[in-house]
Amino acid sequence: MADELTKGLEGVLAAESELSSIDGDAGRLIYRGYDIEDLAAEASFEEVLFLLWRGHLPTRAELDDFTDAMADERAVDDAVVETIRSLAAADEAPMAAMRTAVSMLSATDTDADAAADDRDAARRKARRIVAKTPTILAAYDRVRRDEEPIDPDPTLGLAANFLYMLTGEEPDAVAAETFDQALILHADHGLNASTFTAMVVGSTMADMYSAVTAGVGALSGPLHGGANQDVMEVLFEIEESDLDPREWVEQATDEGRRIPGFGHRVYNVKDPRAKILQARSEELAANGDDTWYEITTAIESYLTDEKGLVEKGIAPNVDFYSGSVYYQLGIPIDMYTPIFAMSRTGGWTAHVLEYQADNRLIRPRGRYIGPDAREYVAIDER
Ligand SMILES: CC(=O)SCCNC(=O)CCNC(=O)[C@H](O)C(C)(C)COP(=O)(O)OP(=O)(O)OC[C@H]1O[C@@H](n2cnc3c(N)ncnc32)[C@H](O)[C@@H]1OP(=O)(O)O
Ligand SMILES: O=C([O-])CC(=O)C(=O)O
Repeated sequence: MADELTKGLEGVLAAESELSSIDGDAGRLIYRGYDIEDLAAEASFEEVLFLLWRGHLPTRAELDDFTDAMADERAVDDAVVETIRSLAAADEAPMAAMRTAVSMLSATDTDADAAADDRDAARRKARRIVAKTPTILAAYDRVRRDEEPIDPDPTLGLAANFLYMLTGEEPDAVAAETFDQALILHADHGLNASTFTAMVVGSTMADMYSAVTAGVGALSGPLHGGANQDVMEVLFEIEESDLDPREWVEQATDEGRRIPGFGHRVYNVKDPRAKILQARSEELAANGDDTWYEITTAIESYLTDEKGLVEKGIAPNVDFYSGSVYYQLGIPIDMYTPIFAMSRTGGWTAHVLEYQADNRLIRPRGRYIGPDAREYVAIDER
């Protein structure tokens, strides 16, 4: 048995997967062989979900059936809405509210009692989770603004319907397409921390709700999905300071601050998803407010050209430009990470389904470095 310790499991191969692959030196990402640029430009989020879950791109008829089946599952039980109301009243963070509400969905799942190895039931649960998560998140945001939740509109695609449930207005084509693209870009990314978390839970043959709930928890951290909100907060901080963005970043990095949205365990170059989101951010800025786009590009050029971070393999990741895109779509900043999670439910569930098809319990070892052979001392003698 190898005794070498790999901190953070960096580079450790833990599973085989046909779902997505990252070339960290070339800055390339594929889902089942299809380039992320092509999928983002051509496909819809539903098409990508079908691809991840079923293994091939759907025909028109397959996609129509799939989209209808997804839309049929969007409603959530009244008890879930009541819980959302009490979480909002307690000022719970949206990611924490999502974690609780996703977990609660299992209570009314018609397959709740299915056997652990019932693969059809697991697939149905996956579909329900992905379909219902946007409803949960939109309801959460509305009730905390003292607005009533809006029922899903089955005639709209998942992305447009989410924006509709959030704002009460059907989004225009640019907003719907931009948001759909963002969902595609966030759907899957190899064995990232939250996907691995979901797989560890799935490997015990626990059910899909447990796996996804754990995934939400893992994604919420600032080293992972939580960074997109942190990026927007940095942009606000810069805007409110008297400093030019380059001076601000110089000062921040000199003080040893890490800039969120930069750096990645796998990419040594700019994340291909960041390039696509940057282009969307630029387009939105050209037709609206360019403040945020200008600040992000100034940060990137300072860190790249003057600080030389890219030479050290530290470049913008997916979280760097998503914030300014969502901001321009009018989405509240603490919803950015939940939106990431809403998309990633597709990837988490696809990986759990794939892993459970040829399951082996995930259980690594830790090297014990505590004291050896201590004698127990009775409590009154300590
Ligand atoms: C969707 C996603 O999860 S993408 C990642 C989102 N997270 C962020 O954007 C948060 C900021 N980034 C980071 O904290 C890291 O880059 C991580 C967590 C993403 C990757 O971490 P790791 O692979 O463990 O790299 P690690 O933390 O060891 O950093 C390696 C080196 O790069 C430096 N570095 C990494 N990220 C940054 C950053 N954002 N700004 C400045 N320096 C950085 C570290 O200081 C370290 O330098 P050193 O070797 O001189 O000490
Ligand atoms: O792959 C990772 O480690 C993090 C990431 O970019 C993602 O999950 O999308």
